[in-house]
Parts: sequence; C-alpha cells; structure tokens
Amino acid sequence: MFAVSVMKCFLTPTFSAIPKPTPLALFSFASKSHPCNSTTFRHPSFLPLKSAIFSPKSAFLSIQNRGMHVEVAPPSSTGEIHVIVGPMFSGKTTSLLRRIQSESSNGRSVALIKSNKDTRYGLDAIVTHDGVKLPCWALADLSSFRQKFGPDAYDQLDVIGIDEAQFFEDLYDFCRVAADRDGKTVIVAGLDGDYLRRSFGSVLDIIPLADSVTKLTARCELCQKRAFFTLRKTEEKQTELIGGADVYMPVCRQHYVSGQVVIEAARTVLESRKDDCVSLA
Ligand SMILES: Nc1ncnc2c1ncn2[C@@H]1O[C@H](COP(=O)(O)OP(=O)(O)O)[C@@H](O)[C@H]1O
Ligand SMILES: Cc1cn([C@H]2C[C@H](O)[C@@H](COP(=O)(O)O)O2)c(=O)[nH]c1=O
Repeated sequence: MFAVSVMKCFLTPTFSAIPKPTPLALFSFASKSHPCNSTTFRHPSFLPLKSAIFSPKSAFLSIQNRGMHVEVAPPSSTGEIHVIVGPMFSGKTTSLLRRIQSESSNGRSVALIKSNKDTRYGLDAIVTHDGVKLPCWALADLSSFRQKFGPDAYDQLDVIGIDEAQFFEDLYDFCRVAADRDGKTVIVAGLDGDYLRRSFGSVLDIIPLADSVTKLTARCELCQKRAFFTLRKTEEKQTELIGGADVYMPVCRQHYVSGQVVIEAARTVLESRKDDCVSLA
C-alpha cells in the first residue's frame, strides 16, 4: 500500500515541475543549450508519462503515510558512469579531455575535477603527458564539489569529469549520487592499480556502478610491447607518490616482473647501506 502511494506520487505532474535549465558556459568550451530538453520540461501538466516518472535533477520528494514521513529521491534515467583505467601514460587523461570536449561541443554543460594532491602542473588545469590542458577544480574530496561549484550551477551541470580518481576516498558515493539521483554523466579516469599492482583507492569499487569500463594500455618503455602496469623506478615505498616519467614508467608483464626484481634488489642494498651508516655513526 505504501509502495503504491509512493508510485502515485512519482506519477503526479506537480512533482516533476522542475524545468531543465539552459546550461551555462561554465568554461570557455561550454556552449549552447541542450536541444531536446529546454521545452520538454517547461509545462509539467502536459508531460509525457516517461518524463513524469523519470524527471532528472529533481529535489527530494516528501511522502506522508500513516504518520510516517519519508524523503524519497526520485529516480533519474539520465545519469551515466563511464570509467577509464590503465597504467600511467596510457592516455586516460587524453581520453577524458576528448570526451569532455566532445560533450561540450554537443551543447552539454561540463565541469572537470582533479585531486589537489596532484600538483605537477599547478592546480587550475588538468594536463596530459603531451601538454594538452583544460581548466579544472582541484579538490581534496568530491563531497565538497557541489558546495564549492554552487548548488544552482551544479543543478545545471550535465557532465562531470574526474581525473586522478584513485586519490578520492569518497569516489563511490559521489558517483552514485551524481548519476542515480542527480542525473549527471560522470566520466572517471584513474589508475586501477598502484606500482605494486594492488587495487588503488576506490577506482575498482565503482565498476559495479558503471555503464562502461575502458582499460587502456601504454607502450612498454623497455620493449615497445603493450604496457599494462606502472613500474616505480625509485626506492620510495609509500602508495601515494606524485610524479611523472622521472619516477614511473609503463611496462609489459615481463618487464614489470624483471624490473621489480632489480628495484627490490637495489632497495635492499640501499637499506643495508643505511643500516651500515647508522651502526658506524
Ligand atoms: N611509454 C609510453 N607509452 C604511451 N604513451 C606515452 C609513453 N610515454 C609518454 N607517452 C605519452 O603520453 C600520452 C598519454 O598521456 P596521458 O593522457 O596524460 O596519459 P595518462 O593520463 O594515462 O597518464 C601519450 O599520448 C604519449 O604521447
Ligand atoms: C603508479 C602510482 C602512481 N602514483 C601517482 C603518480 C601520478 O602523480 C599519478 C598518476 O598520474 P597519471 O595521470 O595516471 O599519469 O599517480 C602514485 O601515487 N602511486 C602509484 O603507485
């Protein structure tokens, strides 16, 4: 009975009276409004049934039933999550920026986010290893994005791109809410594995939420075959270590295994030398 009254509420036209706003030019590459949406949502009493049920970007719905008061998020059919993974230098950022530019040229309103831990090229832009760049929001966490971007501007967004996703602890909840509740298309680029080939951050956790997953490969720096892994060339052991070609290289399986042996041996030598220095002092 309660479920039936919830469904009835979803079907009432008054609830879907949220117009689809015209996307703003949020960045220099955000442009025209989306062609299909501007008139569809303007007159809610004449909405086709599908639009009435699946009104995107709506506020929460308040339901009173037998003394119970429940806040229900109306479902959105428009959200999507696309995940791009692969080792360093595999073209994840290039692919993300291309998709964002293409969405923007199709008239969708877009925003790009990267982790503020990655200070390699400053904080105001996402930059590929080839030097292509677009402006972005550099954040410590994704949950602060809506507030920092402005709730009204957030409501008008169609597409959110996230780079360096491995550094965001709240990736799962952000993507779920953005796509399921807010109807956003979320494009996520990040490392699936760290330099030890262990799952990195929450990137793999969002695969069950995703519409598509693309695993890219680079070229092995030692033999030019396809590279699936990232080898750390230095002796540092912490998981998070910001760096580029000075610290990391993409490698194939064979060179990952042999490279790890060499690096482990070098680490052991360095550590035993450190011990010798301490005992001599
Ligand atoms: N070993 C390599 N294999 C593939 N691409 C490389 C390599 N070294 C440098 N590159 C350059 O890096 C570019 C990819 O950069 P980018 O999109 O920033 O990758 P990612 O975000 O996956 O680290 C390639 O187009 C290529 O020009
Ligand atoms: C393998 C590995 C990488 N990182 C860091 C190094 C870079 O700053 C980024 C990855 O950048 P890209 O856009 O994919 O080239 O992550 C790390 O902290 N720990 C690692 O194990």
